[in-house]
Amino acid sequence: MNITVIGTGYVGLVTGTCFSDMGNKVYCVDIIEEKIEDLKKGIIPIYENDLEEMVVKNYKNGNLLFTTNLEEGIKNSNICFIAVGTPMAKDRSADLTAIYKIAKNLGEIIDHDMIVVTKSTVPVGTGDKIKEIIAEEFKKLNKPWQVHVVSNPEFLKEGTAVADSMRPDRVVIGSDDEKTIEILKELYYPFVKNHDRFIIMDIRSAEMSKYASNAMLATRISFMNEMAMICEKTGADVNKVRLGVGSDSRIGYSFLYAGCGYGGSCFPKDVQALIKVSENYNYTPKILKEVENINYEMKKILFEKIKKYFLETKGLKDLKGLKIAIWGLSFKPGTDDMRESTSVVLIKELISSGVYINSYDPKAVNEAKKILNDQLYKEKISYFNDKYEATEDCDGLVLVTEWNEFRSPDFKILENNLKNKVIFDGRNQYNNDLLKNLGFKYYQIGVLEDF
Ligand SMILES: NC(=O)c1ccc[n+]([C@@H]2O[C@H](COP(=O)([O-])OP(=O)(O)OC[C@H]3O[C@@H](n4cnc5c(N)ncnc54)[C@H](O)[C@@H]3O)[C@@H](O)[C@H]2O)c1
Ligand SMILES: O=c1ccn([C@@H]2O[C@H](COP(=O)(O)OP(=O)(O)O[C@H]3O[C@H](CO)[C@@H](O)[C@H](O)[C@H]3O)[C@@H](O)[C@H]2O)c(=O)[nH]1
Repeated sequence: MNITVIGTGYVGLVTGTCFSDMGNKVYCVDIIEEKIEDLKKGIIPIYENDLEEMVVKNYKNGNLLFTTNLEEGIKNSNICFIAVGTPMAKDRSADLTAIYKIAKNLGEIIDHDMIVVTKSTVPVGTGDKIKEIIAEEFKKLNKPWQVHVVSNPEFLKEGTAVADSMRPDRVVIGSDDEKTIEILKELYYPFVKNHDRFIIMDIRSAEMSKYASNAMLATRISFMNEMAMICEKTGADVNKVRLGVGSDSRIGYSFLYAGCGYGGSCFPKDVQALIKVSENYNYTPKILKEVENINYEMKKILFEKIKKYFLETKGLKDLKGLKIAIWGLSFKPGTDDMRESTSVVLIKELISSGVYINSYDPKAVNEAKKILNDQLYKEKISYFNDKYEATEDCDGLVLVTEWNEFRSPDFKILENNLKNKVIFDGRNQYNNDLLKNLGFKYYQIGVLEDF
């Protein structure tokens, strides 16, 4: 099939590349010229496992094309995917400016029958609005073509985006047109093979399924973080509680890891957008607001623990002049994405308290520099290429992102490098007993504190 994908971010680039890998001809369109020129040269704007190799292969064999010219893609395609960003607006709703601009452009450009698929995460009712905008343009220009607007939300996770797209748990298709549904099933068939994985519904329910999925996952995390707080007070260990809870087949183990808060470009903005949509329809969501409130508190918890240790255990009067090593900057392992990362909240709080930071991340340093670009931060953060070097002469180590290479560090090196044998772990990676035997003070999330 011939396909246009609008937007070459995490979703658009991965989706377009995966479609091209199955033998489709895909036009990837973006408004950023530099990005498109880089992609043609095989320079990938994001870090994502296996992506570079697939992009280069399919660009070379002519299945994957990059352009800033939407018209070029549309004239040569029958299906068009919208995969542009829907970031959080100032009022915390989803900003749909790019979506509606594209709908208008499509109305102007389309010159044959077309399936327009929304892959971006958009609030309920957006598909109807896209239909209206395209129809308005068609009316002005007296166009006879048929356009079917479909909702096909994306569920990929950063870090495993290619693997998730190649083998999705499900493909949700929101459409009321039988022929359109059959065409999309054919397109997705190589990815799902099993027809049970197609879930067909109306557009509004498909749009809502995406928000409900993310809200459910975010709720599980905030719920476990609340359990973690209760564990800390009562002397239970949330790591063990997770096993006790997750072993119930009705509950399952995934997304039950307590930690220093969820980040990324999706959960924070999508939970907020769902709250906003609900309020627009005069419904006040209760759970969703608490999910966000708990997450806000969790992002501050490492700072609170660090402060407590140095003030109460070490007897300092403040944190001024300390140097802290931070392992992991991205919002999760496997990605260079820094959006809504807990590391940013922590670094800002530490620096405001007069602390110097030595940081190490295997992939996210460039993105971190873009976000922490105020003079104050530039002066107080050092970025290292080696995780152990980053700990030299530091007053303590904090683990924020659980990259694999942090899982089994050489504690002897840490012991030699750190001025205090203390580790604050935002992702509960180490064995409590082992670290205690080695003489470390080890602070996790959801385990009784030993100050
Ligand atoms: N990142 C994820 O893991 C993920 C997963 C599932 C769904 N989503 C959703 O998918 C959508 C895209 O997310 P993303 O992370 O890929 O965004 P992104 O910010 O990484 O990429 C968006 C791209 O769209 C381009 N763009 C903006 N306006 C354009 C226009 N008019 N024409 C062409 N290109 C344009 C931008 O230049 C950018 O390259 C969002 O709605 C997001 O919520 C994201
Ligand atoms: O048990 C857990 C699982 C995750 N997290 C945190 O949650 C955040 C999000 O993680 P994850 O969901 O793995 O990453 P995303 O790439 O943001 O993916 C989510 O958001 C995407 C965008 O909508 C969806 O497509 C995915 O299905 C959904 O998992 C990260 O900060 C994680 O550290 C936890 O704290 N505890």
